[in-house]
Order: sequence, then structure tokens, then C-alpha cells
Amino acid sequence: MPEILSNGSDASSLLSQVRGGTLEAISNADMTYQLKDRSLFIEDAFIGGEWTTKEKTFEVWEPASATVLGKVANCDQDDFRKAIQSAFDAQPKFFESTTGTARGVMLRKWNDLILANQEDIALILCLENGKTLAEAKGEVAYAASFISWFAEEATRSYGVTIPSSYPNTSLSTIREPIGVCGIITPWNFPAAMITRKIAPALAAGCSVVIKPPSETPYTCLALTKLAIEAGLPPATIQVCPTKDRQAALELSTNPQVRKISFTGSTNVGKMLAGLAAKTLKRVSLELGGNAPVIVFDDADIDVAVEGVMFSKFRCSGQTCVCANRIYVQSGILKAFTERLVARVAQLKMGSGLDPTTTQGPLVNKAAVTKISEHISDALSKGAKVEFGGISKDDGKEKGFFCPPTVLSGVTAKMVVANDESFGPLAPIFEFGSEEEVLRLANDTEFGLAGYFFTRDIGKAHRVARRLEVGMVGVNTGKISAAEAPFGGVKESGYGREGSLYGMEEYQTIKSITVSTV
Ligand SMILES: NC(=O)c1ccc[n+]([C@@H]2O[C@H](COP(=O)([O-])OP(=O)(O)OC[C@H]3O[C@@H](n4cnc5c(N)ncnc54)[C@H](O)[C@@H]3O)[C@@H](O)[C@H]2O)c1
Ligand SMILES: O=CCCC(=O)O
Repeated sequence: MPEILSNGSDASSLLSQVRGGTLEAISNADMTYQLKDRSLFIEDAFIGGEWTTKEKTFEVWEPASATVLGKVANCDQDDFRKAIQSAFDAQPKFFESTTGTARGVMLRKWNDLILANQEDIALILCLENGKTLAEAKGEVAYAASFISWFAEEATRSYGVTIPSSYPNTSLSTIREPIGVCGIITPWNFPAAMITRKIAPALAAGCSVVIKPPSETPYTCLALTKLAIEAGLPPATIQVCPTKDRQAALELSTNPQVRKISFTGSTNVGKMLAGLAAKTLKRVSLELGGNAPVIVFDDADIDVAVEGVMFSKFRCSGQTCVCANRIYVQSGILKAFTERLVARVAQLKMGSGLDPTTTQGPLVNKAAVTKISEHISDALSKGAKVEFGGISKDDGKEKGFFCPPTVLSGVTAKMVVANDESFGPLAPIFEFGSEEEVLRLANDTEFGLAGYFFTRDIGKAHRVARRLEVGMVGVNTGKISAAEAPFGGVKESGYGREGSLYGMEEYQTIKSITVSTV
């Protein structure tokens, strides 16, 4: 196996300077990183418009050094109840006292403050999530793009007039905020998964109670501080970090919450939807994926390789829309595999703070173990390692590092064909015909994203329609943007985020019939 892990030890010495919530200055031989605004590193909950210190805390880890970064307030059920009550009281006042334009102005200001603090937020995000600083900066900009998008959409919340079948009667509709929204998000995009939900909720006039991921709560707390500075009424945003999952379930059961928006794993999503059904809450679910990438014989191989690199290795493979299965047609299998391996060999694993790193660590040890298990299972059933391999745990390296790996000869019988790896594992399957690959690609309970590469325009339209997914990339691995509807079909969930549809998820339609006599 080639030597990939080059600077894990640098990472650990570098990160050893920021233990225990003293995130002041981080430096190594080549660079000095410093939070310009130290007050963005917050360990409290935000309940009822107040920063709330808790005696009980939970540890947040740095994946790059496998050590504790700090300790954050661990909210209990009572905290959730208080937060929900406060959001419930604040919401009608917020909607009635603001126009869509006024909410848009606040959101715009929040967007501007986030961009003004992009470097600080990216540093916090990089430390708690592990992704590279460059990716973290990209995520902060991506997160802000949802806020600026919904700042505009806030002014475009239209009703319709409907010709009434009754004489002398006018019939029209208005859109109203659904009420208090419970927001539960994962660690892989600590900023963007939150803004993609709360920007449309606030634009619609809702209030929100957020349970940020316990692995990455700091980014959410920094964003919240800036939201309040931007003028959003404090009680419209409540943040309850917790490691107590039972306490967080209050969001799914409390009748004052009218909507749950969840991004995360399919099993947890199903459980939350079941609980929310008891009080008939509206639910949006952005769940797991098992994205196929299909490379047809007629594809431009370089374009396909770059598309796979982006889709597979973004956030070290920990993206719900990441390529999970790479189907390559027989005629170009050898050429594609060689070029993909050459590109993967250029990746460099290490601390996200090192500017030469392209692949940060995975979120925790369990994530690394899962990839090792997928590789072992595939090898035991006949797959071959083209690059990388099982992560060596020789005790020398700290951090949850996992080498980027390419496997060939992968088949539908292997675990990786059916289970989301959520890591830097690129398994290559060979296929013969379009019909065969569509059957294989759709043979999964998931349906989030799918990608394919071809230069045949007829095939492009045909295959895009036949893939059973919510989002398709044709000749590209880049499909995410504020203006693009984001969401899945089948067990990847329901509801759409971003785009012209995103705000509808947080609104109800009221019809008003007026007799004009
Ligand atoms: N479709 C999408 O848009 C999208 C985006 C990102 C991640 N994901 C999916 O998320 C998964 C990875 O994220 P994860 O491991 O953090 O998922 P997860 O389901 O374990 O956790 C997601 C969130 O739910 C909380 N949670 C977990 N169990 C809970 C419980 N019993 N009660 C209340 N809250 C609970 C977590 O603390 C976290 O905040 C992957 O499957 C990935 O595909 C989907
Ligand atoms: O991981 C899921 C979300 C990533 C994205 O928005 O592209």
C-alpha cells in the first residue's frame, strides 16, 4: 500500500494547543491561525433569548487528533421544553410584526455577518468536523448562500386568487408560517445543513428550536450569535445542544412543535417520523443515500474521473450525495480505473489545518472501522485493491484517518453495494448494457442522488428519467446549490430543501372565501 498518511503527527501537535475550550491561537511551523473574534467559540445553549450555561456538559472531539476540543452544555428535557415554549410565544409576534421584506433584510444582514466571519467559522468547523480548512471555507459560503437565497424568497411568498363557483364570492389563498419548527441535523455539514433549514423557516415567519449534532455543535452556536447580531429576535432561534437523545425527542413529541425537519440516517428519520405522527406534525426527511455513478463507454473519461473525484471524496467521502457505487462499462473499465487510481494517488491525508491536505480525518473511529469492514468483506468475495486499503492502526498516528481506497471487481453480493460507506472508498463495478446498469443502480431502497457520464444526448435524457433518485448529475459530480431542489425519493426521505420549493415546507396555505354582498 502506498504511503499516504504523511502528517498526522503534525496535526496532533498542532491541535494539542487548542484543548479545553482555549481556542485562541493555533500554530505550527508554517502558519499561525487565530480566531479574530474569540467570542464566536461558545459552549452554552441559547434558550429563551439567553446564553445558558449548564453544569452538565458533553465533550466535543477533534477528529484530527482524537482528543477533546471542548465541553458544551448538555441540555435536558426541561431545557427543550423551555426552548419550545419560548419559541412558541415568540413566533406569532415575529410573523405579525415583520413583513417578508423586513425578514429578508435581517437574513441578508446575517448572511453578510457570516461572510465577514468566514475564516473564524471555517476554523471552528475544520477543528470539530475534520474537513480541510479550504472545504470548511467553502461550506461556510455554501451555508450563507441558503440565507441570501431565502432572504430573497421571503419577499416572494405568493397566494393565488381562484374563481369561485359561488356567485358574489371571492376566493383567495395566503401562505402562513407553520409555527415552531424542530431542527435536527448531522455533523457532516455543521453549517449548511442548519442554514438550509432555518433560513427558509425564518423567511416564512416561523421560530426554530435546533438540536445541533453533538459531534459539531460549535459551528451552530457561532452562527446563532451572528443571527442575533443581525437583528433576528432572540427567541425565534433556540439552540439546545445535547448528547441526551431522549431529551431531544421532545422536539418530536411536544404538541407546540408543528414541524420537524431532520437530516441524518434513515433509521433515526423513520423513528422521528413515527413519533411526530402522534401529533400530526409536518415532517421533512433528508436521509441516507447509496448514490450510483455510471460511466458509459462513450463518456469523456477525464470528465468522468473528475466528476467521481468530486462526488466521492468531498468531505472525505462523508456526504449523503457521495458516490457509493461506481459502475463502469466494460469497454473503458481498464482506462477509467487507471486514471482514477492516478488521481486518487494525488490525494493527501492529514489535518485539515495543513493547506496541503486534501483529505481530512473521518468523524470518529466507528466510521473508520465501517470502511475497513466494507473493504474486508469485498476482498473476501473476490474484489481487488487498486489503491489504498484497510486503515493501519499501528498506534503511531492519532486521529481517525482512513486512506482513500479504490477497489475493482466489486459485485452486488458485497456489503458495499447495499450499505452507505460514508468514507473515502471507491468501489468499481463492471457492467455491460444500459438496461443492466439501470437495474443494478435502482436496486436499492435509497434514492437520493445519481450520476452518469455519457456524450449521447438521447441516453442523457433517457437515463436521467429512469434513475430512481431525487437528484441527477449528468457529466458532473457537482449538483448542490441553494437554487437546486435538494431531496430524495424512496427511503432517502421526502421534502425538498433550497430552491423555490424550500420555503413551502415551512408554510401552510389558508383559503379565504369572502361573500361580496
Ligand atoms: N439527505 C441528506 O440531505 C443528508 C445530508 C447529510 C447527511 N445525511 C445522512 O446522515 C447520516 C450521517 O449522519 P449521522 O450519523 O449524524 O446521522 P444520525 O441519524 O445518527 O444523526 C443525525 C442527527 O440526529 C440526532 N439523533 C440521532 N439519534 C437520535 C435519536 N434517537 N433521537 C433524537 N436525535 C437523534 C443526532 O444527534 C444528529 O443530530 C448518513 O446516513 C447521511 O447520508 C443525509
Ligand atoms: O451531506 C449532505 C449534504 C451535502 C450537500 O448539500 O451537497
